[in-house]
Parts: sequence; structure tokens; C-alpha cells
Amino acid sequence: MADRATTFLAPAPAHSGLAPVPGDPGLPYLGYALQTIRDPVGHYRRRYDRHGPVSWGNFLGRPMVSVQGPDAAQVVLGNREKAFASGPAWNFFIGPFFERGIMLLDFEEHLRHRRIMQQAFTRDRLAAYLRRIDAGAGHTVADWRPGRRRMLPLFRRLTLDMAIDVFLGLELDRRETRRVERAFVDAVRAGLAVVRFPVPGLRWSRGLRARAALVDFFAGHIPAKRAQGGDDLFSVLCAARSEDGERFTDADVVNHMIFVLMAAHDTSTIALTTMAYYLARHPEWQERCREESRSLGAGPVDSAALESLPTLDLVLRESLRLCPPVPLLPRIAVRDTSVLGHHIPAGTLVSVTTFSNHRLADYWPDPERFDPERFSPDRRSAITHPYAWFPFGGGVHKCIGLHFADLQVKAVMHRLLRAHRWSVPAGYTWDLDMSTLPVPKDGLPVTLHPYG
Ligand code: HEM
Repeated sequence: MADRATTFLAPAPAHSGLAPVPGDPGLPYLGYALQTIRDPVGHYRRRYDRHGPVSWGNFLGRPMVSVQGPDAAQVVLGNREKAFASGPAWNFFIGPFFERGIMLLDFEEHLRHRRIMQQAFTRDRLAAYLRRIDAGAGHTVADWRPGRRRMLPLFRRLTLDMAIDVFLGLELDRRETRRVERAFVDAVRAGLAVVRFPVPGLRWSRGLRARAALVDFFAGHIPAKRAQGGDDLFSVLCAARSEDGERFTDADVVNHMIFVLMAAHDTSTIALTTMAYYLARHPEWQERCREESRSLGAGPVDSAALESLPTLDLVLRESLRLCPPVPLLPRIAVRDTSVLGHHIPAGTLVSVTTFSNHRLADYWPDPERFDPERFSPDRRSAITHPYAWFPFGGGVHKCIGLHFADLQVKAVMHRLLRAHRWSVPAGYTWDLDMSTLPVPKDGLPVTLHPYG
């Protein structure tokens, strides 16, 4: 496409010393949505080269400023001046489907809810969740049939089954499990629908139906959860109290459960699929990881045991660098503000793009290369900026489940490495569908060979 003329988002206030944000609107209505979906890395790299770290383009009918590079990411996510809100921005993408999830709350209210929710992610709680995860992963992974298998749906089912066990603590039959799974997929997919109003049969309207089904599902189980207690996340959220004694209402519990399940399910699935992809393409790394898992033995794992798998840790970090499961973190400026000397008017949608940040050559030598050693103790010191690598975000909305995710992904991978070898044909590279969160279009077909 021919270069469009540079235009400016809005004039900077006189005598402010600020510059206007450069860019151009792109196509009518769509703006740069298609480029963002088809080739986010290429698209944002071209924009960075042309306009620098702060630029604008339209996105599904409204202007969106994209900030790139760790300094700009730190200004927006660190949000020291409380100039950016998460709720109204995420609301644009997923609001009707994940209403009042914690990421959609801001400032004082967010802090209040986060303090209560934090009770579900203490060290002791995580240890209890890990025991359940490890037991489930061990059986499921060992039962995967050898031969040609698509890893994305296998991981998706596994993480959903785990979520139902660890988060819900409910015995669901197969049909109900699949119904919940379908509702989640529909709700998540609706977020990036191009047609953003309900037309029967299209994504938006399926998303709304899915939300209603999930509300009924969770609300129906609350009385029993409040009465019985338990160590699953659902029971913990029903019982949790902040230090000041505050607790969640029934509506809060429903909203947070729907949101947390979504936040946990797809992101961990993508992290696992990405690791499986790179380990299939780099069998020498797969072998290194397997050696450590073999040394650890077949017994149950706790967090200390998982810490004794340093190679797996390097592979996880590098996988999250190359394919961060949440590729774009949106915010709305709640008042006039600035990013790296650029004027951002109140009401502007601003997005921090993890995908392109993680591949900036200024911060990552040979950025396209799978090189887990860049995170090794010897070389880690070269990663100097706290926002050079931020797959879990930053600031007050930083992922509350990051330790959970770390334990879950490593426990599953440890079991998989002990049960199977897997491979892809020479020269295979995946093609990512970026229309919601990044997933391989073909589901990542591999050949599983039983091991041991
Ligand atoms: C590899 C897996 C994961 C990745 C890469 C990931 C990534 C992220 C990111 C980037 C954010 C911040 C979004 C923003 O600032 O706009 C976030 C927030 C969040 N994540 Fe995760 N996440 C993962 C797993 C999980 C898991 C397993 C859970 C729950 C058990 C979880 C629960 C949440 C919640 C509740 C928030 C919102 C926090 C808040 O707004 O205060 N995530 N996650």
C-alpha cells in the first residue's frame, strides 16, 4: 500500500512544549484493524520506523494511539499521574461480555477489589492449586494418544478441565463442561468482532448469549459455594475478605469468576502452545528440558521442585517474549496528558503493543531468533529496562495470576516432557491468527511419540 500523508491526531496546546501525535487514519471505519490482525509485528515496525514510538491510526471507527518501546510502555502502564484508565479501554473490546471484571475497574474501586481478590492468590492458596493441577495434568497428558495431534485444542481442553477443577471445584458432566467451554470461546471471540452490534448468528450476538449463559451458570452455584466453602477459587472468592473486612457481593463473585476464567484459560493455553511449537522446532532444547524433568522424577511437584527446572524457565520466558498471549494492552486517557513529549488529549484510546515491543532490535539482539539463553543469569543483565519484557503487563493491573500461570505451565510441560517426544516436519513454521489472542491457524499439528 502506498504511504499515506502524515496527519496529526490533535494540535498540541500552545506553549506546552509538546508535539502532536503523528500518524494517519488508514481506511474508513476499519482504519488499520486488518493490518493489526494480519501482521502486527510488520505493521507496528513500519509505524515505529516512520513515526517513532508514539503514533496514531484509526481502529474500528475510532482513533487509537499506539505506543512502542519500553519508555513509552512504562509511562502508560506505570501510570504515575493516574492519567490512563483501563476499564473504559477494555470495555471497548470486551466490555459487554466481561462486565465489571477486575481489569475493567479503575483507581480506588480497582484497588478495593484487587485487595480482596489477592486473598485467592497467596502462597498457600497457590500451593493448594498446584497440587490439583499436577494431579490432573499427570493423568491427562499420559493419556494423549501418540500420532498426529493438534496441540492447541489439546491444551485448550486441558486448561479448561483444570480451570473447572481448580477454579470452580465442581463435578460437571462432559456436556456441561463443553457448554461452558463454548460460552467462553464465544465471549472471547466477540471482543474483536468487526460488526460491533448484535446481528443474529454473528460474533457479537453469540458473545452476548454466551455472557448470559455464564451469569446463570455461576449465579446458580453461589449459594452452595457460600455455604460449603472449599479451596477452589470460586469458594475462596465467596469467602475472601480484605484486611478491612470487605467482601464481594454475589454479583461481584459472578463478574470476577467469568473474567478470571477467561484471563486464565486462553493465556495459559497460548503459552503452552507457544512452548510446544518452539520445542518442536528446536529438539535440542526439548531434550535439555526433558533431561531436567527426568532428573526431577515422576513424583508430585511443588513450587520448589518446579524451580529446579531452569531450562524450562528460560524456554517459558523466551516463548512469552516471542508470542505474548495478550498482544495489546489498551487504556483511555482520562484527562489531557503526554507520552514522551507527545500531547494525548483526554478521551484518546491508547494501546501498548507487547508483541512489537518484545521484538524491538534496540533492546533485543537478533529479535526474531528463538534464543532462550538471552534470559540466562550470564546474559540477563543485558535486559536493562523493566518494560523491555512485560508479557504480564505492569503497574496496578499487572497480571494477578502470573505466579499461578508460571506454576501451571511448568507443571503441564514437565508432565508432557516425561510422557512424550513431539516433532514437526522440517521447515514447518506456524501461521498465527491474530483476530483475538494469537493462536496458530492450523492448531499446531505435531507428531507425538510416546516416551519412557
Ligand atoms: C501466561 C499466562 C498469562 C499471561 C501472559 C497473562 C497476561 C496478563 C496481562 C498482560 C494482564 C494485564 C492487562 C492490562 O494491563 O491491560 C493480565 C491481567 C490479569 N490476569 Fe493474566 N495472564 C496470564 C495468566 C493468568 C492467569 C492464570 C490468571 C488467573 C489465575 C490471570 C488473571 C489475570 C487477572 C485477574 C488480570 C487483571 C488484573 C487487574 O486488572 O488487576 N492471568 N494478565
